[in-house]
Amino acid sequence: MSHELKKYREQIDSIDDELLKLFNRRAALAQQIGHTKGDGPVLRPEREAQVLQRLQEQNAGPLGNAAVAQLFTEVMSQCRALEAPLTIAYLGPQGTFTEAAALKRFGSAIQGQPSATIDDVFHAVESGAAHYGVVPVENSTEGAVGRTLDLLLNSNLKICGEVMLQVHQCVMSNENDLSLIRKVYSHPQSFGQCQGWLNTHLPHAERITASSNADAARLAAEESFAAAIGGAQAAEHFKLKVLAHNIEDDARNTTRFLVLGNQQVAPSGGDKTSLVLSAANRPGAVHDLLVPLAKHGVSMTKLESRPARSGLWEYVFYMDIEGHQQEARIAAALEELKQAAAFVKILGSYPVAV
Ligand SMILES: O=C(O)C(=O)C[C@]1(C(=O)O)C=C[C@@H](O)C=C1
Repeated sequence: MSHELKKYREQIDSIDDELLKLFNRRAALAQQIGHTKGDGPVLRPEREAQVLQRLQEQNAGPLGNAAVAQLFTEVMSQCRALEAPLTIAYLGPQGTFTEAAALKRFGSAIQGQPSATIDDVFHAVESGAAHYGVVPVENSTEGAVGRTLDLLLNSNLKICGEVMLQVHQCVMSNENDLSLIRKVYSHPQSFGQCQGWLNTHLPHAERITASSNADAARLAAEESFAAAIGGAQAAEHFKLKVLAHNIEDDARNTTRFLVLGNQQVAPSGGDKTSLVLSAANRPGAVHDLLVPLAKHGVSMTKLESRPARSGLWEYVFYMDIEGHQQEARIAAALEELKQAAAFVKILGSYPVAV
């Protein structure tokens, strides 16, 4: 070993010693905080968002802000687990993008509970079998996940957070070569995100729908001449070879996930509020829904309509606005919105994804 290398490694060792002491001091403080919480929830999404926000502002590099967020999410995950372990239900099985989103948000010190369907995730949290649930809600290429929106309409759960995950799809198989592939398994959302690539590179392969990307990988792993489309984590889980990386038609392909729970999250200073509402059946009613927002200077970041399932050609609107329902300006706009709309349900206020 060169003298220089030895010297640097000694410095790293002494920094690691300091970090270890500091991590343990931090963990002991979290334990103390845990004792003060009594029956209250251990997870405080607003505080976690503020911790990450503050550190990213302080960050002088060379670590990037995404790396800082990932490191400190894991630090908080380990500290939180000392207060009480959290059970997180997610749209499974293991190896799905939803599992990756749950780990991105909560870190690794959780009890993950894969659920077969989006309905099952809602049910796991509603029944108390899980503390929180993670479900996909929209994709930048394929649009809304209708089942999640429909369930939010009638559930008592609150949205406690959101996770943005850049979704990179790959083709995985037992085979070594794309030219051998006769069948491709995947979830309809993933087929939609990779249509262009499939039309060019596997135009003659039969496309077979699976209930999740991870299930597609499982099916492909059991056969010859078959492939699956999904995340690299699914290929790893089912020991498949990746024949092509990043096959999504749009390189920015991102899925937004929601964290569901039973908690009203306090303001963090950088929040969003989600609501679902319907317009009265009269001329100008949809316009009237937007007036309170404009009047109070509230920005709308999303508007999506869905069939109301209560009558033919009746719709509900899913809206995301900037700000927290406890802020005076937002509270005033929401109050006026309630007067203007036929129906309003606030789904939750929560920190914007870090
Ligand atoms: O500040 C708290 O309430 C803590 O419990 C500490 C801590 C952390 O590790 O920073 C852990 C869990 C909470 O979700 C928020 C923050």
